[in-house]
Amino acid sequence: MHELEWGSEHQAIFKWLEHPDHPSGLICARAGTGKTTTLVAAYRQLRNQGHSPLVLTFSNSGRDTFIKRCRSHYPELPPPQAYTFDGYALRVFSQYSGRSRLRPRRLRPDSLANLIDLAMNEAIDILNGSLSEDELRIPRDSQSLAVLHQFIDNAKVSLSFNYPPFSLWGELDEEEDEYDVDDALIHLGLSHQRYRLFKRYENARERLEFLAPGDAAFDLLREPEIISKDLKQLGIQWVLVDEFHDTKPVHEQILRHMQAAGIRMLAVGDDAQDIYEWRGLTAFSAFKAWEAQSAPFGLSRSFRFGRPLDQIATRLIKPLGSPIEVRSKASHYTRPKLRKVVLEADTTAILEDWQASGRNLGECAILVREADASKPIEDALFKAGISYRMEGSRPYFLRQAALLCQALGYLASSKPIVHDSSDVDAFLALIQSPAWEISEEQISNFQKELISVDYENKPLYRLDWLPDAYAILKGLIPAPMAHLAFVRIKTTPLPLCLEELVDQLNLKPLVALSAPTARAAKARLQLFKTLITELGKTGPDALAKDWFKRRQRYQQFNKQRVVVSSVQQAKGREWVHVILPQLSDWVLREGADSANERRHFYVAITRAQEYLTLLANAQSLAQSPWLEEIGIK
Ligand SMILES: Nc1ncnc2c1ncn2[C@@H]1O[C@H](COP(=O)(O)OP(=O)(O)OP(=O)(O)O)[C@@H](O)[C@H]1O
Repeated sequence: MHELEWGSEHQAIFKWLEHPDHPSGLICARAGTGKTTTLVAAYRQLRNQGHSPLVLTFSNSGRDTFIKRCRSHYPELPPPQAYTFDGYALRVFSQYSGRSRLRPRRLRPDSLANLIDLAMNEAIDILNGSLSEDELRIPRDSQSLAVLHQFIDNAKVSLSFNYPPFSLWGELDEEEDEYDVDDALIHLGLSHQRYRLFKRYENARERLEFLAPGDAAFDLLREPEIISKDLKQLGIQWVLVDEFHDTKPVHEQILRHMQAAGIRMLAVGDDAQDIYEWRGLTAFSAFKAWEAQSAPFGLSRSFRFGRPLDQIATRLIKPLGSPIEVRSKASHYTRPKLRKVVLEADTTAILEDWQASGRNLGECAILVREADASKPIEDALFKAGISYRMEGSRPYFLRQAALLCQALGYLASSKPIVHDSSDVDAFLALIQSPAWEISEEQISNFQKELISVDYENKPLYRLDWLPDAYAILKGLIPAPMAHLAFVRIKTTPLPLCLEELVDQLNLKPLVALSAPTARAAKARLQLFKTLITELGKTGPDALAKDWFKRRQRYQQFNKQRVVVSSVQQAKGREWVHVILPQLSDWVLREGADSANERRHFYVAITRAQEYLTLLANAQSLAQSPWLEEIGIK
């Protein structure tokens, strides 16, 4: 572990911790400037001053990074009380209310009810306005809101992901492409008004989800008095907040309750790393909310990467409107290398060169725009025999889309063989499809039969029971479905009936609904489609064998493993060599969502310490004018 240097900017922060003149301090600084490291040092100082600060983060990986840094820089300190906002809320509940959650999530705290109702009622008004006179109006009550929420989820899937123009939303700018939308709507026989209505719903739903994702932090606001009770009990006077740019309104309310209880706060973040704009509350900025009442601090130099990456990052985020530049302090260079390739997913040659020069693959990370877009990369690595580790998600052949394919393959297979726990997971994934009409209770009974836990609470899978479970399932599903699944599939060539089977079993909504964003849902559906095609081509037995081999290889321990991660999961992390393949998955040009894309790209490129390699084909280069503008050639 290298020595830490403390300059005048750090000293100002440490001094303030001794004599705080405001209830809160805010450090807004760019990537790699040592925000987390400084927060860890602040933690140590406060402990030395006799406090036991509470540490709050937005993500699990943020919390883990804080704890790890603390342990490596200051091993003498006791482990910090560090939680995500949700984790903190759950702990408080179990401590003071004897339950892990509060009442149903649709009962909202008053402080947020207005915001949510505003969005939903607006949507109801638009819907009512669009109905003809003899149609029933939707009343403005909480039950209707719940029903509406459901409706929007269904509409979102059936409209946005199955049919154009909704399947093109990501690419369509409403103003510019009005004509295309109109054209497509006429073709589909849908009214333009319905499209607008649906879009409003979509916004309302995302807004609702952003505020009330059913998380524990949200529930905690219903009983704010237990927050102060907890802080008092633990003797906490300071709260340290990492990843402040990700702070949602819900978290912000929790911090306000803490402040009202007399707690001081030091928060760190980078407003250019706010990549959650899609959630609907674009206007919310935790920095803006706290700016006026907080002592402002800055850290102006990045320790992580060298020139010219700092200048490139500055040019990239300049149009976002914040005056803070990215400046490097590092003595080494970090010069991005653009490799023109035919296959954007093939990182093999780069990694082989890296290994040949005596370096460890564990120093490298491959970052993809969406986790569900990792399949081509994983395929290339598998083919080349290079070990990898997925960060923050499972490898593609263990994700829900693959599990569903696996279960379909199982149904179609002539000699079903149960391989391992993923077969159980595949079965459970399949029966959750709305088309099977299996009750929650039945699903949970299946779950209990198939998975129990040992004395250490580790899951025990009962593989021998799985064929019976399929037999029971046969008796549970509606007859036409049984016919489809168990008779037809055996008599029709697989590729011909697969698509139909997927539709009949309503599997697409199942896949799409679990995605957090429309963009992620598209990537997930694309993955599902690719896997279904593979299943049709390869056949269930061969595919099961291939995935089994992949699972075995993935589970083998190997120190030399390259990390594969989505940009979101890579936040707060760093690697000596970062590889950005598949530039065609990015939209590196001005357009509807360009600010969000700039932030994502900024997070991605600033994870590199010494080497940054980008892989692009001729087409994605032509479609990425930003690269040249910011100085990556
Ligand atoms: N005061 C310091 N002296 C020396 N090295 C430092 C110092 N502060 C941070 N570093 C090093 O710089 C790198 C980036 O630090 P850190 O992760 O804390 O930055 P950050 O601002 O939180 O980054 P990000 O915004 O990307 O999460 C780490 O390798 C860390 O060890």
